[in-house]
Amino acid sequence: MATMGKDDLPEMMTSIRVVEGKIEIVDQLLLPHQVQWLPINSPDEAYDAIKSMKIRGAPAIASLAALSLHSYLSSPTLPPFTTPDNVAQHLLPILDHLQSSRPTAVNLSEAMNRIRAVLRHTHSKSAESSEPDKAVQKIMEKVKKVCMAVHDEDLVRNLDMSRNGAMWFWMNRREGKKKLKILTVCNTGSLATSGYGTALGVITALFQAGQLDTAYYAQTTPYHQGSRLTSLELTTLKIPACMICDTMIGSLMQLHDIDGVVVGADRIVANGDTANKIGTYQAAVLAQRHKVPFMVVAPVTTVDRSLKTGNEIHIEQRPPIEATQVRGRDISTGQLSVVRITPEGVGEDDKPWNGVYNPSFDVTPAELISCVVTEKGVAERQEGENSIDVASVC
Ligand SMILES: CSC[C@H]1O[C@H](OP(=O)(O)O)[C@H](O)[C@@H]1O
Repeated sequence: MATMGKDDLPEMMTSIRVVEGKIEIVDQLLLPHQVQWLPINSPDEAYDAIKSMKIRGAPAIASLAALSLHSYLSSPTLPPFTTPDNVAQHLLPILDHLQSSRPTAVNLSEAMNRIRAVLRHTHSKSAESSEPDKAVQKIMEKVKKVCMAVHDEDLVRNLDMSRNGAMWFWMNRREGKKKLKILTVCNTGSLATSGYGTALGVITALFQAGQLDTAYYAQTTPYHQGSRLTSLELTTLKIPACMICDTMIGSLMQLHDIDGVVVGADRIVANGDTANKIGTYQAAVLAQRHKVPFMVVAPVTTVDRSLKTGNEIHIEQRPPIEATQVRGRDISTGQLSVVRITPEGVGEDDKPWNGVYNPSFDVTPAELISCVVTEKGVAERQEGENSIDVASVC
């Protein structure tokens, strides 16, 4: 498969942009009907955008958090620092706050930990500096460098992992298959990353190599990452696609000769168990039932080997109201609107008789996963094994 570089990228959506030093994100709550760029002027505004899912996607939220910190370190609102310790004491609570915005995706905490490590390392080396002003400038420059790296490194690794995943599907295709039918869930394209995507990057790489028949994608309620975002990205990429409701995955595999399922990840733990968008687990169960290869694709920064198994992963519960309403464009007026799809009272705190279960993620055990793909390579689950050696691709 041809090695694709940054120069031959297809036209694709963008989730974050930096214009003359100013950060802007596209408000993904309004897509696909409206492309509205929102300025992000502080780490607090970055927190709010991540928490409310104006921006989402494990790598993208890490990028925004890091970029907002980079911008803050150049802003006039920054207090004067007299020692490196002042810098660390001021920034550490901001890192904690950003990290608390969404708990399941490890990319965010991994990025914050990289910045903490710079603060600790530089502080210890310059604590007794005879020139504190220089030491302050040095620690701030190092932190800014790491912040930019978190954002900049994403695109190249997405190209690498996408090529790795596409090659695995092609090399392991069933005899006689000339083009592949691949299913994905949620949104893992350029709207969820700094570009090209992870699981959707694999689909894009197959298409660009002439090896894709059709990309099937699940609507992925209640946020509708599939209906609203993946549909927009596949249209932009001009990839032949077919949307299905989340309830149709079983029927699709039963009747439509699917060659593989490819999904992203929010956290992959030491044994290969993987947290990803709600609905991934049931897709994996159905894939095993129908002997369809099931691939998880994510950057190394999504792997958390500090956790041994998936039952240690904190699953974010989203507000009930997000499952009782749906966003869209009013067919008669053309206006954007949010409509309730349940009776009044469902999911409201003071009416516990009719609650809402709304976890944002679920955990797919490694025994249901055929392989984990990162920018470093492919870790296959060995026949009869219930775990995957994810360390081999970190
Ligand atoms: C490459 S994005 C990874 C991951 O993030 C998404 O979750 P959310 O839309 O809630 O941020 C989804 O689980 C993707 O697979």
